[in-house]
Amino acid sequence: MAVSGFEGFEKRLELHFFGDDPKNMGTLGLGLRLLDFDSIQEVLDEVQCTVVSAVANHYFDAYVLSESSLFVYPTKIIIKTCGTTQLLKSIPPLLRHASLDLGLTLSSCRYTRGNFIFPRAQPFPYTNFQNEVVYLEESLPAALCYRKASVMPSKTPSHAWHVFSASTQNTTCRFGDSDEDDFYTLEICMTELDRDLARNFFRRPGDDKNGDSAGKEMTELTGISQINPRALICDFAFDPCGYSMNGIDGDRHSTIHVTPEDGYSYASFECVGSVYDDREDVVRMLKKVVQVFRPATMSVSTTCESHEVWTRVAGALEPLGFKCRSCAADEFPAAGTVVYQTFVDRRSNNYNNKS
Ligand SMILES: C[S@+](CC[C@H](N)C(=O)[O-])C[C@H]1O[C@@H](n2cnc3c(N)ncnc32)[C@H](O)[C@@H]1O
Repeated sequence: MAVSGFEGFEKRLELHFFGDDPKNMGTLGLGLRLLDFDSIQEVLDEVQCTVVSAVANHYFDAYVLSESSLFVYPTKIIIKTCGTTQLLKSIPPLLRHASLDLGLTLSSCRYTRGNFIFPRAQPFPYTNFQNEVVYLEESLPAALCYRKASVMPSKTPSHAWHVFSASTQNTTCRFGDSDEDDFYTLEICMTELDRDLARNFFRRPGDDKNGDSAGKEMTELTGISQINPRALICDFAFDPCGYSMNGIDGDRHSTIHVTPEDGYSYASFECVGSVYDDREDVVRMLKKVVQVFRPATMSVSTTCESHEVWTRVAGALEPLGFKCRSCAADEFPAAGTVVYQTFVDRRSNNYNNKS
């Protein structure tokens, strides 16, 4: 076991805005997508990461970062960063640019993360969730007065889900906007990846490829391209190892990040779906994700305002040989219900030693 290595577990920030300036929210409805690249760069400088690849469609812009991903929708920004990045430092410049350049006002904020593998390597305030909450409280406008922070526990050693949310409205719904209410977000964190499968995320020495072309090859060879065959994929392979991708499928994003090094291997998968999708969609998708990584341990956080989507997750993973070890649920302002489930591969030592 390595003493210290790359921290795969991401910090994730989701900010929602509103605004009625016709210049920015009018017929084109571009909103936050009008932020110029210099402003985005300034935000990422604070976080201490850079853009390595980008793609866009009619609905949103997706950036692969040196440490994970950034998604910019007209009224929503999602930043997910790993390693020792300073994610929360993005808040002040983002709020400033959204307000001064675009006339947009923050309406809700959600911050989530798992347990770090190397907590002592994190800079302040990420050494302690209470410090992160204080930092968030101080960074957000007073108008977001409905606030809640919670650490959702699990029975799986070293797994817990940290959630902070804040909103201008005293409701579990974000805006009462029906389209948003029907969406759910899945955030999956996988540890102890199958060693042979993890090797697929190492560059081949002398392969004569760059990060983009090597990423494309990994996307195909590993089966990631089949997780959602409809998605347009923007991918990147790091040197000597590591992989990131963003998928864009209409107004829905997905993203995968892989730290394949033995001793602290980690992969994450995130996607959004609609509660009206075919129930089997989640089952098919999770099966493919498991085939790509075969982790010993998985945690799945499901955030949804109106529906019990989380019940589909256990139904998908148990036939694949995973046992659900814990399930916790809680309600948050502007997020709805967050359900945090952990699963252990029945074939792994974790299962045999602790069940
Ligand atoms: C950025 S990627 C994916 C991060 C993601 N949160 C994860 O671990 O699932 C991290 C992997 O790329 C490797 N890597 C190689 N060069 C890197 C660089 N310049 N910046 C960040 N990671 C790099 C790391 O060692 C690690 O295996």
